[in-house]
Parts: sequence; structure tokens; C-alpha cells
Amino acid sequence: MLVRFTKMHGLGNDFMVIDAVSQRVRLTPKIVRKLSDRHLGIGFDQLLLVEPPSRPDMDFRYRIYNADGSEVEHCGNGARCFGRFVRERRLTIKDEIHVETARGQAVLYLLPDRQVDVDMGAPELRPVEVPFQAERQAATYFVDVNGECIELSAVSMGNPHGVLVVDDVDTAPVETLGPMLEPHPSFPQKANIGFMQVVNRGEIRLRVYERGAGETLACGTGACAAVVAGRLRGLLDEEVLVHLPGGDLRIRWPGEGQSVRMTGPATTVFEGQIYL
Ligand SMILES: N[C@H](CCC[C@H](N)C(=O)O)C(=O)O
Repeated sequence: MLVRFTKMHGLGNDFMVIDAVSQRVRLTPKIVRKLSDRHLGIGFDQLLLVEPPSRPDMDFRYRIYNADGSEVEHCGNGARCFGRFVRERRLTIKDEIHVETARGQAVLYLLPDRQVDVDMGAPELRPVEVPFQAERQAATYFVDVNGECIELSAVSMGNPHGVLVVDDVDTAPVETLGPMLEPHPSFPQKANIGFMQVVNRGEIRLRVYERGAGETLACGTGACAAVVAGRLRGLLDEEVLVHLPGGDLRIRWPGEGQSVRMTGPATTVFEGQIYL
């Protein structure tokens, strides 16, 4: 089956985007893993599938697959690229686009300056909903990693995140602690692990070891989860500039029960077609 696709990225977090509205696509974890290979396939952190909605109040269904073939609940950088993609391919003429995700919905706003603003919905903090193994909800938890006691926050943006505060992201143990915390039994569905350095109450630096993809140049849901964690710990104000290795995102969170808003770029790199 010959399939058209578009290669895109959000601050270097890169995607293969497939229009499954106007073409038939059948994916398996094995096919996704083959496509994600940066030597033998297209190469990407995630594959984004654009499908017709299953709900009348939605414009599209938004499905996300990690490089390891796992289907996941949300992708923030991907949401911005999703909005840019459906507009550029004239799958919609709207500038406000409602998409359904595996665990909820997101609203994408295409801005005149070509940035995309996303209403990411409200974070989930109840441990059972993250999911995270804990007796009761708290701003931080302690988990044992090979005898070392690690303090972190547990936040879901639809997908699970563990967020640590570090003194300096440049020297943070992302390569060693990331792979040990991602599959940690405290996170029954694994987790994306964020390493956050607080610069001031309106600015952080962040690196993310992503579930199913490893460290990426940027993580949109990770940036949202980090700001939520920082606010829960009393370290951050409502609007935060998040510096990721691939660039900056602007995140706003008024507080519990409220939506997190994310604004940033979405870039189209090339079009292609491939036999699946
Ligand atoms: N690795 C994530 C999905 C992609 C999230 C990230 N690329 C973003 O921009 O939010 C997970 O397994 O939940």
C-alpha cells in the first residue's frame, strides 16, 4: 500500500504525519517501529495519524504512536503540527480545530504569526488517574531507584509524567536516571520523565526522557507537566517560558481544575510517500 506522509517537527521533536481521512492506512506496532528507524525507515519520535472523528462535536481524531510502536494518549508538540497539517492540506478551513484524543480532547488555535496555541485540557493529579502508585495525592512523592531516594511529582496530561527538580539541566542524570524511572513500577503504564531547572518564577529549563522514544529535543506534554509540578510546589507563577533543548514553549496554567495552555511553533520539513 503506497501511503503519502508529511515529515514535521515541533522544536525538533519530530513526527511522521499521515492523513488517514483521505487514504486507508493500517498500522501495527511492528510497522511503526520499522518506520521510526532513522537508518532503515523514515525516522521519527512519534507517528501522528489524522482520522475522521468518532464524535459529532469533534473535527478530527488524533492518534499518536511512539517510536517503539506503542500507541499513547497525547502529544503536545504533535498537536501543534496536527493543526498546521490539517490546515495546510485543506482538510479543514477552520483556525479553531477540535480534536479527540485517546483520553479526552484538545483545541488547537492557528495564530496569525504561524504559532499554534493549544488548550491541553486540565492535568490529572489523582494518583490512580496518572497512573502512579501512591496512597494519597501530594505535590511530590519519593521513589526508590536502586537504593537512591528520588523526589518527583506525578502528573498526567492524558499521558503520564514524572517531574524532578534539578540544579542544572546540563548536568542532570537524564541518560542514567531517565531509563530507570521510565519503566519504574511506581508508574504502572511507564512515564515520561522531566528534569526541570527553575531559573525564576516565570522561566524554567527542561529536558525530557520520553516514554517509548528516549530523550527528545522537546516534549510538549512534558513542558505542561513540568509547569504544573512547579506550581504545585510553589516555585512558579501562572505563565512560564519553558526552555527545551530544541527551543522555547510558552505555558500557562491558572491552577487546579483549569486547562493548561501551550503556545509554540510547528514546522513542515518535507512530503513523501512510502509503501507500507
Ligand atoms: N512519549 C509520550 C508521547 C509523546 C509526547 C511528546 N512528544 C509531546 O510533545 O508531548 C508518551 O509516551 O506519553
